Amino acid sequence: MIQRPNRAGIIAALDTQSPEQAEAWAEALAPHVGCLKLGLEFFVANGPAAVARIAPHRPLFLDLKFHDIPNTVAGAVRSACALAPAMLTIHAGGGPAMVQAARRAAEEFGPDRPAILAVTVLTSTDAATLSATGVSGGPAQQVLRLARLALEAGADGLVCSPREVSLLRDAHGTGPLLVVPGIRPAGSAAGDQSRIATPEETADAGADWLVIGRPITAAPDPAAAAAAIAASLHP
Ligand SMILES: O=C(O)c1cc(=O)[nH]c(=O)n1[C@@H]1O[C@H](COP(=O)(O)O)[C@@H](O)[C@H]1O
Repeated sequence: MIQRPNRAGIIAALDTQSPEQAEAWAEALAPHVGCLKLGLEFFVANGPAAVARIAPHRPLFLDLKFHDIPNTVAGAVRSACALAPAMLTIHAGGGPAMVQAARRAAEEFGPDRPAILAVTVLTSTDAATLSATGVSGGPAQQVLRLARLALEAGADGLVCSPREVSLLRDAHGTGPLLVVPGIRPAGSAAGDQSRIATPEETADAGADWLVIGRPITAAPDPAAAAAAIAASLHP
């Protein structure tokens, strides 16, 4: 299983349809980040074979956010494990049996299996959006509820926003891997993200990994942007 960084490490989100672009980013960013994330945009466009082009550069986070019946998720996890990612995502909202099925399927791949990360409440979701889905009590309460469910069912870690990191550390200690998107260096555009904070704030709160996409990939010089964020975390 992937090593936990000393202070928050950077995961660069390579959100693109283009395998050439993803590979160019992977090459340029590898010296500055600990992990590379491929998500639905890349995977749906290019399929599993293209994942192999990115894998040599850095450990891979395969972010396909599985959410289905337990048997289907177990099968999807097996298929994903064949690509040897370091981490993969499922939705905690799929419930305990689904999370358990994902963990068991991953365990078939032995000690080098990927970490199973349960996505709690998406970082783009604000209180009003959450309430529109029928969930009362606000994002923090729902993150805590889903985190407990997922960890009890065998998730190795959680995906949450910067706003819930210290709450989760208080509730669950240092055990779970906390992987945190919604990272915005001061002055960068929030875009569709709602629950955000800076890299330094998120690292100070106790995140293990910071997932950063557009603040790096949309910068005029992505490698320089990643280097600057890394320097701000490890001055
Ligand atoms: O699972 C994720 O990685 C994820 C969960 C979440 O709640 N919010 C979230 O933004 N992400 C991913 O993190 C990345 C954030 O990208 P930027 O908003 O461009 O920094 C995207 O690839 C999202 O798919």
